[in-house]
Amino acid sequence: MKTYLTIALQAVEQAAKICQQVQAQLVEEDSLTKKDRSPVTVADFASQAIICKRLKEAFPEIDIVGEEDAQSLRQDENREVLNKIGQFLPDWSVDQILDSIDLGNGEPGALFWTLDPIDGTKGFLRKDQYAIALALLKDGQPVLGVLGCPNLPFNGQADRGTLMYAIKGEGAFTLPLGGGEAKQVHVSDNDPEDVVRFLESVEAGHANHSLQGRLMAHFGDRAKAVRFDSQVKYAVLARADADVYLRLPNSEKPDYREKIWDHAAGALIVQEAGGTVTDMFGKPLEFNHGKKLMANRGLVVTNGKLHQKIIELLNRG
Ligand SMILES: Nc1ncnc2c1ncn2[C@@H]1O[C@H](COP(=O)(O)OS(=O)(=O)O)[C@@H](OP(=O)(O)O)[C@H]1O
Ligand SMILES: [Mg+2]
Ligand SMILES: [Mg+2]
Ligand SMILES: [Mg+2]
Repeated sequence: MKTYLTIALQAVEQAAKICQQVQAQLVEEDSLTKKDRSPVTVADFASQAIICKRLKEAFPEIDIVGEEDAQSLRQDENREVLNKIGQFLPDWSVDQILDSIDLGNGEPGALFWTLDPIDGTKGFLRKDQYAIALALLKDGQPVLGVLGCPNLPFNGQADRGTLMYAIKGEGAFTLPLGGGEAKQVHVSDNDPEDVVRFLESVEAGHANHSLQGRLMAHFGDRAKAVRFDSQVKYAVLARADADVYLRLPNSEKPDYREKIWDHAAGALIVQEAGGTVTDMFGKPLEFNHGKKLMANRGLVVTNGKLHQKIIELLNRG
């Protein structure tokens, strides 16, 4: 597992650097709108290209299931975006860029990587929080997870981003992006009688803020809301800066199923930091139903001590 970890950390570090460069000089033309009307940027594509290339060089036999693909970039009308990606990958040919992005078109199997090259693209566009999320899944469960969080200060140092990783059964660790000593992280110790810090999506369309609001009301003044984009929420909870992360289905999209790359890395990191991750009914997440969490609805992520209480409150009808 150590070899997987070393390569995964290097790949995420490399991608994080490019994402930071793109974000520093981001212009409107750097993004496209996908079929589902969500945005994708030069940085999402460059990040996926770099990480897929690195993983495939090291582990040619392991499929990669990535969020993005190069189909839109192969169309003439998007040539500008493709050229822009090339500016950030100066030694790469156009075909190398396109083909490396498409290395992420693998299928979920007994052992595969899942990659979200930028999770929280809307946060990235706002120059706010986003994460590069990579996980290795074996027999339907994440066994290695890495989260690169370029805009999440490490130890309060605003100029240093945060890297977090976990190996199943071995704990969760954090270090600064750019290198440094890895330290183990643990979730908070807060119980239902303490202050409860709730994490929620910035994008109202990705969650059900009104249901969450009703649940928080149960805790009165002790409930605090904290909003972050992306899987940064998992990293924040794993290092005890928050206690609960709820992702409840939105009434506008009641049938929405979560994508595996939006949760695999973060869920393992929180679990290895001592927390609990289930769906809104208390059922463990099942990552062996293709690219979506088809057997689960909504998500409840807690420090463990709060889990039962939250599930009870959500399901009391
Ligand atoms: N309707 C709906 N419900 C739930 N989730 C959705 C929905 N639509 C999109 N997405 C996914 O949300 C991912 C971003 O996660 P967050 O909502 O936590 O971040 S953010 O506040 O929106 O930035 C985002 O991931 P990225 O596309 O990688 O940014 C989407 O996969
Ligand atoms: Mg997306
Ligand atoms: Mg995502
Ligand atoms: Mg994404």
